[in-house]
Amino acid sequence: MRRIFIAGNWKMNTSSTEAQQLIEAIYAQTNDHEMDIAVCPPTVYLSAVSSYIKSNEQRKNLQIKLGAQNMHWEDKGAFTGEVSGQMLQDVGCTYVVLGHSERRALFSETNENINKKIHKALAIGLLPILCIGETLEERESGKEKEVITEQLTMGLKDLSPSQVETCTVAYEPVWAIGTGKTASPEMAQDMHAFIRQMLAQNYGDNVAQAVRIQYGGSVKPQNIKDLIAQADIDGALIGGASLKADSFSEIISICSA
Ligand SMILES: O=C(CO)COP(=O)(O)O
Repeated sequence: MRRIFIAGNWKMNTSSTEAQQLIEAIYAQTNDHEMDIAVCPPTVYLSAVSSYIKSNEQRKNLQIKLGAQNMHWEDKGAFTGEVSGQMLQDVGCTYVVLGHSERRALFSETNENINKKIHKALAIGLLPILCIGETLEERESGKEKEVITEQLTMGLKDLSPSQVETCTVAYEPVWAIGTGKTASPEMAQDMHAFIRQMLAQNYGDNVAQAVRIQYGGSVKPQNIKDLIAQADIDGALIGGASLKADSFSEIISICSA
C-alpha cells in the first residue's frame, strides 16, 4: 500500500520569524501519524527550518521532512541567482518540488528543463515531486489529458522504472490553484487514475502501483476527506492552507483517520 504523503508548499511567503513560528506551531499541533509529511519553505529559510526539524528528531512518530520549491540542474558555477540540488541537500532537504505550474507559467520552465532537474535530483538522492496540471483553457477545450500526458512523459523522459518509482507526481490543475475552486473528488480521481494508467503503460504495473500521486489545488480541511478517500489520491500538495498550522495539522489528522 502507498503511504499517504502530505506536503506544504509555502511558496514566496513568511518572514524568517513567521517561518520559525509556523514550523513550531506545526509540531505543536500535529498528532503522531503514519504518513509522510514535508514542508517546503522559501529557499532562504530552509536552513532555519531544517535546524528546528533536526532538534525535533526525537519525536519518532512525527517525522517532518524538508523540501525545496525548485533547483537548478547543474552542480555549481556561473548561474547567478540559482541554487543546486547539492546545496539543498547540504541544508537538509529530502524532497524538491519541480515543474510547479507557477514556475512553468511565470518563469518559462519547459518540460525539457524540468526533466534535466529530475535527472539531477535523482542522481544525487533528492526525491522529486513532479507537478503537472492543465489550465482552465486547456480543460475547456478538452485537451487536459493530452497536456498531462505530455508533461508526465517529458518530465520523466529517460528515467529507469526504479527511478520513476521514487518520484512523487502532484496533479495540480492550474484553475484550482489559489482560486478556492477544488476539482471535485471524482474529477481528480479520474485524472489520477489516468496518470497511474500511463505510468503502468510506460514503466509497468509495479511502478505504477508504487508511485504516489498527490492532488493539489485549494486543498483545505473542508475538502480533504473526500479527496483522500479516492483510490488513486495518495496525498496532497498544499499551498494556502499549509501557511496556517491549524489547517495543515487538521488536514494531516483527517488523512490519518
Ligand atoms: O500550488 C499549490 C501547491 O503547490 C496549491 O496551492 P493552493 O493550495 O493555495 O491552491
